[in-house]
Amino acid sequence: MTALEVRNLHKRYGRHIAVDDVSFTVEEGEIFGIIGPNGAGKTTTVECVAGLRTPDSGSVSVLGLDPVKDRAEVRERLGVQPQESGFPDAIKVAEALELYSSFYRDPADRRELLELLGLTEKRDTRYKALSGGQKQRLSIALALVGNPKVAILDELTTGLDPQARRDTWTLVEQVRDTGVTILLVTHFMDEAERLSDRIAVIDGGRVAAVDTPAGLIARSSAEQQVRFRVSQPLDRSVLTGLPDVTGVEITDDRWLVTGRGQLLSSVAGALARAQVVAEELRVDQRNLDDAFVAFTGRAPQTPEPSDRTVD
Ligand SMILES: Nc1ncnc2c1ncn2[C@@H]1O[C@H](COP(=O)(O)OP(=O)(O)OP(=O)(O)O)[C@@H](O)[C@H]1O
Repeated sequence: MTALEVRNLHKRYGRHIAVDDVSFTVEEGEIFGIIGPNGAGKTTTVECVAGLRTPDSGSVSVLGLDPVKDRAEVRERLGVQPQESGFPDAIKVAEALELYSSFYRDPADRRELLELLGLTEKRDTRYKALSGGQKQRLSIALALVGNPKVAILDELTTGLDPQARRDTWTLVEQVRDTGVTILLVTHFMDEAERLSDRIAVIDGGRVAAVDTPAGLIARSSAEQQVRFRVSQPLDRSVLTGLPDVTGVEITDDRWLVTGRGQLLSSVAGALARAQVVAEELRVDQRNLDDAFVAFTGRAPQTPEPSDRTVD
């Protein structure tokens, strides 16, 4: 079943067009990533989904409801991470959860939520004494305290150390496994690739592509590269004649072979037939960074950790 449907969404701020015809659908139980350059319109799009902004035109449906017209109902079913700057330093973890759960008709079991988020031992700790990772987990808990069917997570792991990021990813997968549909806005390509079932690339207020991470990578470039060294002479025609090979560059004893299809096995087979041993053989895997560049013409930028809490 469709959890979210965004159709021909337009939103401008004064003369500036922030969202210029964005459409996508998210199926129930999916983690749907949104990536794109700074200022692409990602946050404006999810704010329209959350009912925090009113679209100029187009439609948004959250579980069949209109976030503006059915605001009260959508609030019950959709969880949004609160901005961390909104918390008083002295509030304790359990108090914050209690306060937020009072906003909802059918809140989640707070004890279970603390357990799921690994915050049980921190329930009496004041907000200011939490590490960056714990603050982030609390903000996820607060997004989930209303028992939502859909949760919006925006810049989930900015400022966290590598271990805290990985722990947060595992947590998000656990939340998804409880049946929550997740809309994930991120600047981190590794995060989008690891977590998302599908991803929308937004650029200049428009959807440049929607696909699975593997689909985006495959669509962005069919080319692969194989690098190796050879310890004995090898005629380049051994490789240039292969059907999958589109280019061969040789620098001293280092070879760089570009191509598509079954490039690695073609090259390995040709080398074996020529009785040449390849050393330091390496295949350059394309990843979501390459897809981002291909679809937006820019390299992904990660936010400065200095403006967020660091663990
Ligand atoms: N309240 C506002 N008033 C005026 N312009 C705004 C406002 N909010 C966003 N914008 C502009 O609209 C455009 C889209 O902003 P938005 O925050 O949606 O992009 P984003 O993709 O989330 O960017 P980032 O990755 O930098 O967070 C940007 O050019 C931004 O400067």
